[in-house]
Amino acid sequence: MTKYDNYINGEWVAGEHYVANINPSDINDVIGEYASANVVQVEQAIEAAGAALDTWAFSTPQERFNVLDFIATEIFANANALGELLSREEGKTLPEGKGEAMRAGQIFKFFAGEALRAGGEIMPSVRPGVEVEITREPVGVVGMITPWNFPIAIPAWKIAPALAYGNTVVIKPAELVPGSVWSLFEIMSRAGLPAGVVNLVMGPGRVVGEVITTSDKVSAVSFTGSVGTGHHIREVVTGRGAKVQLEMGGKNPLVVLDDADLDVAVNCAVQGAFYSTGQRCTASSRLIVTEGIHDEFVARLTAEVEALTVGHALHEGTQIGPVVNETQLQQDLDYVDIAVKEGGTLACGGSRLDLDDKGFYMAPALIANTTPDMRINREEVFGPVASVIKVRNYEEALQVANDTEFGLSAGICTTSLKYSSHFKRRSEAGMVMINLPTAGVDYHVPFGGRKGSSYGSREQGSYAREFYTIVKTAYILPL
Ligand SMILES: NC(=O)C1=CN([C@@H]2O[C@H](COP(=O)(O)OP(=O)(O)OC[C@H]3O[C@@H](n4cnc5c(N)ncnc54)[C@H](OP(=O)(O)O)[C@@H]3O)[C@@H](O)[C@H]2O)C=CC1
Ligand SMILES: O=C(O)CCC(=O)C(=O)O
Repeated sequence: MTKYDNYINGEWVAGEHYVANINPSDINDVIGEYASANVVQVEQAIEAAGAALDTWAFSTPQERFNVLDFIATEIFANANALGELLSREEGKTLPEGKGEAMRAGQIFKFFAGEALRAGGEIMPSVRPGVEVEITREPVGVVGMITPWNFPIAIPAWKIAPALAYGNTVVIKPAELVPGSVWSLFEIMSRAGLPAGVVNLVMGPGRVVGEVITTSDKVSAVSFTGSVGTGHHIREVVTGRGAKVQLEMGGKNPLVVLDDADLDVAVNCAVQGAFYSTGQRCTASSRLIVTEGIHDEFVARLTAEVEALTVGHALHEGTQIGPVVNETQLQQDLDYVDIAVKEGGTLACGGSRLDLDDKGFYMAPALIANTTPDMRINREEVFGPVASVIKVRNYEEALQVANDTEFGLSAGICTTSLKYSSHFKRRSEAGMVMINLPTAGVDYHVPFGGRKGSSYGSREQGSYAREFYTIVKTAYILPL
């Protein structure tokens, strides 16, 4: 079995022990054994990132561009292999895996350009003859803790801006999916980066993640994952006065109004709720439907969901891959049970599927006749499970859509300019989609939520600069 090491200070470093990376589509398929870093190794990675900071922070925009552009080009050249590995370790379908690999390449391309565009401002002073210059400097060593559901895109949208703005990096990917980040590091190891600028430390969150979170040599931590872990990280990192950025859960509403184009609405619901096995923080988990279209919408959606092909992520024709692991599958099944016990009606799916391949398969579940106070409508499930809430009119739909502790993405299907414009302004979400699925975002614009979904400044696009830089104001009296 091939062993994959950590990358610390420009060297591949053996782990204290190795953990098997298992394919959720077929648990007999072991992808490889990935090194688990110990505490000392994580500290060494942080030291190396600190030592490399001066070199990288003062590198030229051209040097940063060259590195980021090289990484992007290599990702594009290897997108098929990267996509296949991603689908094999995470379970999203092959087109989704390849699409995510391409997205990582596009992110690096975008930030290659950003490295050249990162300028400052000159302002006149209120004092005669004085000039004020406002520039942005790198924040320092950035620690990154990433989840399993986007094994290459999320690391890419944290690493690429960090490098573009002159920071150094220590990243810990989710233990469930180390392969995609390892392959990204294989590319980065050939990109001409000085030793120590990027460091990969794989292993469990409670060991590796804790060292990154608590180290006073890490100036900023960017995290994506669950609400509980996010809050813990926020407390520790803000407690020691460092910067923190969190992307956490969602309970994203998709509102369907009577005047919606039914084909568009059903397609938005299928894609938003069930593609990528529903394992997206932007998934449309609450379908809020006005009474005039409700029955037809539920009937059409049920038929579409029942027709979805669930299977091995790498097999042609699969539309819904497996759930990522046994624990997550059990959580998804438990939520279906809870919803039914609380009075919901199971319109389709909701059970474990025993396919020829031994994986974590589940029939996508649609639960009708739910009410906003049920647990299924308040807690993030993170699987192929969506619920329907019937409402009287637009006003009630908007109120129910906003009635959540989360605020990541929100969608509306309507042909009315009046309602779509009103929803766009009044939705308490960071991202609003009109006649589009709540999931699936562009790579060059800000990404993030409100309320309990996010903390700190936005990720992605040029808005990422806010997190990865510190502002310096210089006053100059030319003599
Ligand atoms: N918003 C999103 O995109 C995501 C949301 N989730 C939600 O979270 C639920 C649980 O998923 P799970 O994978 O356990 O999410 P976690 O929040 O536990 O994991 C996210 C990352 O944090 C790491 N981590 C865990 N504990 C700590 C810690 N004490 N200190 C620092 N880092 C830590 C994990 O490491 P490791 O797992 O390797 O131990 C992983 O790299 C899902 O059901 C879903 O609801 C999950 C993934 C993504
Ligand atoms: O919907 C998307 O494209 C991104 C979703 C995401 O970032 C997540 O689920 O963590």
